[in-house]
Amino acid sequence: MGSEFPFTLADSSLGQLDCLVDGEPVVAKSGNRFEIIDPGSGKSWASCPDCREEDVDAAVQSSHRAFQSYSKWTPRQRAQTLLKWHQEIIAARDDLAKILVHETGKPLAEAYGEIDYATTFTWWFVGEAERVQGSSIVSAIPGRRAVTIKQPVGVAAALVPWNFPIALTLRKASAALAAGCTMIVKPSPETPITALSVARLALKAGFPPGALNVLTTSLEGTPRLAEALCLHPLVKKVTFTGSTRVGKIISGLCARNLKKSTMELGGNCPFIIFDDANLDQALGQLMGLKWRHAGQACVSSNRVYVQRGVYDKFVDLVVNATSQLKMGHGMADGTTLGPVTTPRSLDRAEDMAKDALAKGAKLVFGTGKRDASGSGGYFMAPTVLTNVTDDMLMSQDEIFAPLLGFSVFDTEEEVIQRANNTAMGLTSYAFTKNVDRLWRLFELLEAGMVGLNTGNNSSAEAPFGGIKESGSGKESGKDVAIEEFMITKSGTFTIEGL
Ligand SMILES: O=CCCC(=O)O
Repeated sequence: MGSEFPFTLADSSLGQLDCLVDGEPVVAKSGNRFEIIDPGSGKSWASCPDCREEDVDAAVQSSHRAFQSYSKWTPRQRAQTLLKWHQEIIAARDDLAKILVHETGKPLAEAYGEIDYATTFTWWFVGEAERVQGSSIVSAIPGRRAVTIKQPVGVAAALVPWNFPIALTLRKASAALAAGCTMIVKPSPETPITALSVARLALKAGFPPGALNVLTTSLEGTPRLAEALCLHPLVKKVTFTGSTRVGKIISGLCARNLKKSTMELGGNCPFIIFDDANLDQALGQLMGLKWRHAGQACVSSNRVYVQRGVYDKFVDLVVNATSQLKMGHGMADGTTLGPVTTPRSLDRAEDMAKDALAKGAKLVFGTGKRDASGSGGYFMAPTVLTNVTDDMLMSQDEIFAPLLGFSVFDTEEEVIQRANNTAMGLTSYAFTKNVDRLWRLFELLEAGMVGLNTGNNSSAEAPFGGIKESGSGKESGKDVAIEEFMITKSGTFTIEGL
């Protein structure tokens, strides 16, 4: 470990910071480690093994061995063990929340919120494990019948991002384990400890050694480790959440061997408010969505379009509510806006604000610049811009920072065209009390998910995933998510006497 843990853990086993392979703590073959930085202070507080491609084979072989027995467990055994895991995670909620704050920077209340969201996935896949079904088919050919069965695909690799590290580890791993797959998780370099913690709890819950392995690596090691996992012949499925740029690389690596993959990629999500919307409702939803984790969610509202009749009023409401946010370290009392997780996000946000201001946007709150108070943390005060146009960088790319811009629109037709005018298609949001318009928007907005009078449409029970360059495949939801980890096999029988 680098420096001392800055907090005490009720379960000291969660302070074991080596990789987890075959149920054992494992270090990198090189012996190297990398530092974990608290984004709220900019200081290192722990370290993890800096694995490279030479560390991959042992982890995959372990997961492959585990798969031989685990895939034969009955669905009920899997469901019961998932339930035990779910309970272990809930019991460790306080420890996990503190780790999350120190890895991601998010405020403590949001960390608890993420854990509660995360355990909706363990809970959901307890149920899904026993609901996998094939089908029977009467053939067009006399005396012939066909059936389909679903089988776990094999060892899966999960490449998990740093913005919701517990929720997204659990969304991927619960589906894989429910399906009968084993999994190797490669967490982001910023957030390895949450993944290690939940994997240790999986072992405690009764999953066999190797069912859930974790390999950690630094930012420099990430491309090589990810590539080795994607290309290993015994890895049969890759699930990735991250940027569209990296998703295209991962998808290309999987395509080389025609490997199954799920891609949850970037968004550029429009948030549309019509004149007839309930503005208090829209305000509450926008505040929750935009400032959650300092704007660092793929589903965050990236472009906010407000109809001309309520534009000034709505901007005022948002500026007033934003002025009540309290920026600070995630563990400090009353903090409602934490730092961003990486200094790269600050560079990007500053570039976007500068570009927007140069092209005519107006600064109505904040500075558009990183915090200069010298705290050492990666802070940027919430910034609100008006007069934002579609040619600005912040309208074209994912912002991933506490920077919010407003654009005005006049007609439904215009806003649908502008909302869809992007390569991305993750989620869109629209607020109106006109029920016909609501349905039209649902059908016409090009996105894998649409929030109608809500800014929160992520849930375990609904399929999560984008279209266009926002990805392919679904995580969560009935049938579709577990099927991402299964193959469908058909058997055809000739039956004499029929
Ligand atoms: O940032 C990506 C995932 C966030 C969510 O599950 O709502």
